[in-house]
Amino acid sequence: MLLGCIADDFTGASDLANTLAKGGMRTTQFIGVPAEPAAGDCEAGVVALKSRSIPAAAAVAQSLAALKWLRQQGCRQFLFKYCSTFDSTPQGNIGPVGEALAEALGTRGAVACPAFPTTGRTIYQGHLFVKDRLLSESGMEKHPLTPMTDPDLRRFLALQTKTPVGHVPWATVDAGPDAVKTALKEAAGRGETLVIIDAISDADLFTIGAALAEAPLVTGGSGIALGLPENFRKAGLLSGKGSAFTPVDGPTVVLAGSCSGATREQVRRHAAQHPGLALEIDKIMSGTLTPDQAAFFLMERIRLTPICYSTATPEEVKAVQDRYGREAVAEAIEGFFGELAVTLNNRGVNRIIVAGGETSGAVVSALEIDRLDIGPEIDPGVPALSGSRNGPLALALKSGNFGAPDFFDKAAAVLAGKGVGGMGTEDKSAGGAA
Ligand SMILES: Nc1ncnc2c1ncn2[C@@H]1O[C@H](COP(=O)(O)OP(=O)(O)O)[C@@H](O)[C@H]1O
Ligand SMILES: O=C(O)[C@@H](O)C(=O)COP(=O)(O)O
Repeated sequence: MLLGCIADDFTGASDLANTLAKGGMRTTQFIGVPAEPAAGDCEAGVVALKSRSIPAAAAVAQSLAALKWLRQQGCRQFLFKYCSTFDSTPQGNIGPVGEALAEALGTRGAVACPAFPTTGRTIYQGHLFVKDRLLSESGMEKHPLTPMTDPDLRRFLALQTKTPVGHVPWATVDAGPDAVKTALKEAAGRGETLVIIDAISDADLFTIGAALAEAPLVTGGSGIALGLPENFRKAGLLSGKGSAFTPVDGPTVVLAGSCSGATREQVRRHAAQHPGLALEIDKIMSGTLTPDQAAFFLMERIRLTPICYSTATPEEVKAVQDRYGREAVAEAIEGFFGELAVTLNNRGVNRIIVAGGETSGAVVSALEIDRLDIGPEIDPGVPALSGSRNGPLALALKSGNFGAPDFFDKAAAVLAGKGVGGMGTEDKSAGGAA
């Protein structure tokens, strides 16, 4: 393994794995820190943690355990992946985890770059934008778990770190890889462990990637990985093998626990054309709606690609959080989706599309899948994934704000090996109608 990645949530992990696979690295997503060594032909390993919204000390401990395993696999570079909207709180976890990894690797001057221009996330003058809005006016200020109210990444990250936060402005990035390298070296000399770096286009990210060929630690969104495969290719280290993704045909369900803007529209659209079960949170909290009852509803309609969703407006989310507490609601809903996914898979559902990072974490953890192969991209940042539980299983783990309005139908097709094509996967599909 060449590149060892630690992702703070499961959709983020597949977003990053997607970038690396598209860049030509044979990539595997691991669910949690594996107990076994990776396959010998794995070139990039992405360890998916569910550490974005847990206490900082726990996030640090899990990330260091992942680092230890990745080092044992022989990795020569490490990447800490967090959200392109920098999802975190003043207490962490991006700063504490970034600093702990840097300390373990004995390095400073590591880039901190959540930019993902394809999905509208750009950084300029240290400020994060989502399309034409500052982060704090993008809707992310109303996120159920990590409301983002400060778009100045330098200021916000500094709340989370022990050491000073650096900044490399866009003019330096525009001057090329050597200028970036020098700026990062100077930042390290000033004792800055993490350095926000401006990036407004993929070209900027390729420039930064080229500057990072020798960097022990890279931190950021999936965009920061754009230029990394090329460094390994230039060094003659890539095998050129495609992904080991296996398409799966069969019953399909959509589980949506994200309340983000893009998901709300995707849910509205899918539920208008397919059977839908809208979860009443009060009933989940009181135990009067069980995953088994939901599974019964969905199995009755399974040929029609039904959707089960807790997706709600910010006002509805706030009302239930005020009634029961933010953590209690999140835990109950995530637990519900996890149990539901297990029940459905036990009854033969082998294509599961999940919306929401925390929700995906809950579902994949409950399914107890240990690794996933990376397939074709469904929409930017979301690949098809294949693994195994009760036989072959295909998954799509969609970040709340990613994907076109028809994402769920598109995902069902790609998981079956239809529709979007083309990144040299080993196609072992048995075929057949959905
Ligand atoms: N109706 C709801 N009310 C309150 N919280 C909710 C509701 N639906 C989902 N949630 C919780 O909100 C969080 C959404 O986070 P996540 O799944 O990561 O989505 P996203 O990818 O949009 O951030 C989860 O913890 C989920 O359980
Ligand atoms: O970087 C991103 O935007 C995604 O990869 C990601 O991490 C999304 O997180 P969720 O919105 O919580 O799914």
